[in-house]
Amino acid sequence: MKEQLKQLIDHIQPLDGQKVEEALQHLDQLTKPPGSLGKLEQIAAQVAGMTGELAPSFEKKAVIVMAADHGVCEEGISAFPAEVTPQMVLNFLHGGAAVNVLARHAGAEVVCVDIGVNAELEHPNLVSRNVRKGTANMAKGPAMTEEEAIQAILVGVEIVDQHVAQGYRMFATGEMGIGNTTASSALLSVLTGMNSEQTVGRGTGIDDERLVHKQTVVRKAIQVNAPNAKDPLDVLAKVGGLEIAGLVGVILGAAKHQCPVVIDGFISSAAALIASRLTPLATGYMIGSHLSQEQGHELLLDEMGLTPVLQLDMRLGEGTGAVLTFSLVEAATKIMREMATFASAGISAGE
Ligand SMILES: Cc1cc2ncn([C@H]3O[C@H](COP(=O)(O)O)[C@@H](O)[C@H]3O)c2cc1C
Ligand SMILES: O=C(O)c1cccnc1
Repeated sequence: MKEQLKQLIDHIQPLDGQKVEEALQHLDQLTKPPGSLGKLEQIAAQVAGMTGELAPSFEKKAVIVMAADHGVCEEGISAFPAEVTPQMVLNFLHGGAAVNVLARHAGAEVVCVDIGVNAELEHPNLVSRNVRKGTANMAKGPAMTEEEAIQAILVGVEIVDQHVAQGYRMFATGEMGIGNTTASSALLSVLTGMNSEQTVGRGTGIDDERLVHKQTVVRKAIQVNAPNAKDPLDVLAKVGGLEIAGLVGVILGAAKHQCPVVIDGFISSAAALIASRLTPLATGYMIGSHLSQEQGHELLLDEMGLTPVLQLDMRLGEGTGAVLTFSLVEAATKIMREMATFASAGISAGE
């Protein structure tokens, strides 16, 4: 299984530098002062480099919402009980969650995956790929084995493979898992060496007292498991989560197929950091979406050099910020396709 992951990583290509250059030259010929469309221009050039097309269209796009439970919930680190994870999965399947609304707004599909929920879930639209019924409590031992982490990564890759085969060309990362900001903070701490006061935030909205406790739990999990910071799989298995592993797979899968993958908030960015440590080439296919209110998100984005395009004071996850960003990626490619050039419009170019 590790061999399969290695092969996948070897398949990921760098962005096509020539296409990026061509896109930048085209943008400078459009009827606007050079660079005046700001981040939209950067996105247009990056997407051209990913796809090898100057103005790709993304009629079919999907947010992959990976759901899983966390044994560390028994330490009391969330404002909500663990049962909310399966309850929210049903909400996704009934179309009533925030991500459903915003995905409809963006014209995107929501793909809901049970990759590690601690409940028996059945629904015709649920992608049932449960690797185990939630992680173990990382404050007492490893959250999962390395084999389980790899298995979950490969589930993410396979789901992207299947969607690419059906014509999907752009993906967003989404997740649901009560307790998953604790795992994400632990990942960030181990991979960057930052202490838990810097990496731990309020998640679903814990008070000051619980925040201090959550910092202690993260410190304890790192102490108990002693993950090897130079080995992203070891870190993911010991202090990560099944949905985070699944999203690592979604990101690597998108990169393999040269598709843009829009990264949501704090938890998705923790998955992105693991993916970028497995292969820095994956980072080229990531588009930052929004800056979450969750403490540590900016540190995570900086670590990967990702720039968020939205700042909406959101702190929800599910893929909500990422699906909103789909429209901006599509706007950027429409600029490439539809805007007149100085020559075609008979407008005088500047200096
Ligand atoms: C009703 C509800 C819907 C959510 N949708 C996403 N999250 C978000 O909150 C959780 C992480 O926060 P913590 O680590 O503090 O538990 C994740 O499930 C995340 O996706 C939700 C949380 C709740 C309560
Ligand atoms: O940024 C996120 O993804 C986030 C923040 C808080 C709680 N859940 C998710």
